Amino acid sequence: MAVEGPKVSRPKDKLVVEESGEYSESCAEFANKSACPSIISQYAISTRNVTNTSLLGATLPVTQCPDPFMGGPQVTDVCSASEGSLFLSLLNVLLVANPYIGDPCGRVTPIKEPDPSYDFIVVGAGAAGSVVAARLSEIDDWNVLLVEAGPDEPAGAEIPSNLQLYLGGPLDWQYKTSNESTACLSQNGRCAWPRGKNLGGTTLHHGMAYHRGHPKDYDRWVEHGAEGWSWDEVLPYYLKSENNTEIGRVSAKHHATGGPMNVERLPYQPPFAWDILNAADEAGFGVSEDLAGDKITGFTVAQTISKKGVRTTSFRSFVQPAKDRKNLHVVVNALVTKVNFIGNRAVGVSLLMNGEKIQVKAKREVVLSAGTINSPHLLLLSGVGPKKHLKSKNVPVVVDLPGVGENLHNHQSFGLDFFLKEGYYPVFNESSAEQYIENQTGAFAGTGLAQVTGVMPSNLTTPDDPDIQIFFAGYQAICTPKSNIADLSSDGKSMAVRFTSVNLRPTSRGRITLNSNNPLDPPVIWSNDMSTKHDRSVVVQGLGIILKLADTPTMKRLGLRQQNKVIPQCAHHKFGSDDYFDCAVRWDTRPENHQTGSCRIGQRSDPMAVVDPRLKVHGIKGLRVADASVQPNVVSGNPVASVNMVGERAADFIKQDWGKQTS
Ligand SMILES: Cc1cc2nc3c(=O)[nH]c(=O)nc-3n(C[C@H](O)[C@H](O)[C@H](O)COP(=O)(O)OP(=O)(O)OC[C@H]3O[C@@H](n4cnc5c(N)ncnc54)[C@H](O)[C@@H]3O)c2cc1C
Repeated sequence: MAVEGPKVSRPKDKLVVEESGEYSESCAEFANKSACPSIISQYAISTRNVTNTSLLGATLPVTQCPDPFMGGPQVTDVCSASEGSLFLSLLNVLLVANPYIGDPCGRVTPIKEPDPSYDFIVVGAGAAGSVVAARLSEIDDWNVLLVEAGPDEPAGAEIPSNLQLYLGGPLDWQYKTSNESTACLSQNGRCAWPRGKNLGGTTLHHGMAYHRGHPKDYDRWVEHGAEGWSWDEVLPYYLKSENNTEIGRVSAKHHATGGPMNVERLPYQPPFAWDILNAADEAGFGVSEDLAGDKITGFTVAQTISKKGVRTTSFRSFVQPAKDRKNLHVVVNALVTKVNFIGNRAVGVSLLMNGEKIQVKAKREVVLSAGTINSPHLLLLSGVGPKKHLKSKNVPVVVDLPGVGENLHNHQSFGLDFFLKEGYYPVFNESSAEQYIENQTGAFAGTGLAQVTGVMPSNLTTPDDPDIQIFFAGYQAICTPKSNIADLSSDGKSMAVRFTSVNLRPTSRGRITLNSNNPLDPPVIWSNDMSTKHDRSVVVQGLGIILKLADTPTMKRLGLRQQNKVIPQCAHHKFGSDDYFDCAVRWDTRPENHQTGSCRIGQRSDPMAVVDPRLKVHGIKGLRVADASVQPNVVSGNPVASVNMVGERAADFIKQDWGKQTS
């Protein structure tokens, strides 16, 4: 039966969305017949008024394949209808079908059920796990299973400006810390810690900023017993992953081409991004072309992990190109509940899939890449952790390892919100959508001000070891979300922006423990953020940098005016004084999302070390951890590239230990 609605026709190799008509037959041409019902159902929402959108007339190239990926959540599931349901429906279809964005024919086909055994099982398809699985499957005579608890990546999340839009729903573990006495007090001592639960892990949701910290970070790792992890030893692994498309603007001395992960500057920055750099120059903070280059302090428009204006998750960068390898299986919506042991050797995992409990054997090794919260959680559930705690939760002890879940830390921050003289307008609009669909440029191809950043030293460090980062938010082309992630509020009259001061070297340490021995129960997360004077002081000094930026001729010309309200519990201090901020950072704490350290590297003689420098779990055979949790200290900058680097190193350690050549 024909369905009334906008017509999708196909002249030559393009789809064109026309104003009206019947589109059931054109739909048959779209990709294949099985794709049609879902396309029709997208359009069916919009049969009432089909004339009013600039997306009508948008064109897109067509690819054909037997089983195109069209999975959700769809844009219409995550955006409220305030931008118009017709517009959102059309946008969704055009995103899903676009080979550069939704890439419906380029996806990995997950297997329906894993084989009984594999050489290697990698748990978690995030920043590190994607790298480990892709690299191990380069060895033809090994077979590899990559297990992911969540589903494939929805098309809408590949738009850079949709950063964070899909958090708060089914693609988010939705963790919250508890019992904080020095952080998130305005939220009753519970900080929200979103984490991605999908192929790509948290790299489907993050800001994509490419940074590596700086050499002193790695000196500190070595001091903690991470022998072999000095800057000179890790740098080749950053370069191995990288395909930098801006060599020339950034230096070939620091960057590489030819790796699987594209690094670029996003095609779009709002003009205010450049105003910030002018202000930084006026304030004497300096501008750097590349904070991962020679000049590690100053302000910049950061490079991002993206390709021609489209997000590329670690899964998309590393695993998707390997999709035709017969020796790499990917399984989705499969929760690993436990590592299985015979004695102290890991021999496989138990997982929950389609309501069924399945056991899969690992002939060589299991690699946990489930992230800073879930890797220690899995170790504890499996009997690897502090003996007393495990016994108290009725978990049989395999190895007494007191460091599991300890040393948990994160970058911590506090934001100052401002209004500008510029009148308010929605950055998410139809012409931006149309431009993005056509050629992946315009406001959708940027992250607003999130791509602008500055790194500076506080007075507690030295200039070659900076410890403050300034982040920005605003001008993000994002729909009105159904979840409450958009917390930067406008008064509807003026544009609103946020400048955030981040402590890059937290000394506060928290921990992860079991709530119960039920793997479906989230762990207890206690961040203990902002518990040291040092940590608060670094954030407060960063706020001083922000206030200097705000006081520059450029910012005055733009009419920047602060909009933060006095926090009642801190009102006994003079508003804006250091004492006021020392109080305020505990109430309106903004945890960054750079959780690290809960399974840290260290020597066997160190009782709190969880893995050795080759990432093998102490006291266990056949089990490694490779993700952000192994880093002894979070790097002084955006961490994801450092997590990819851990994945690269893990794969090489494994290849070397099993007598294979490394590339
Ligand atoms: C909003 C936000 C913005 C960010 N912005 C940036 C940025 O701009 N730049 C930057 O460098 N960093 C950024 N980060 C941080 C960065 O994304 C993380 O540091 C990085 O993704 C951590 O990598 P990981 O491999 O340790 O974990 P993840 O990437 O989270 O991967 C872990 C994977 O394991 C899966 N998993 C967990 N448990 C199980 C289980 N039991 N069974 C099966 N699978 C499981 C998860 O579902 C997930 O897919 C941001 C983070 C957030 C949340």
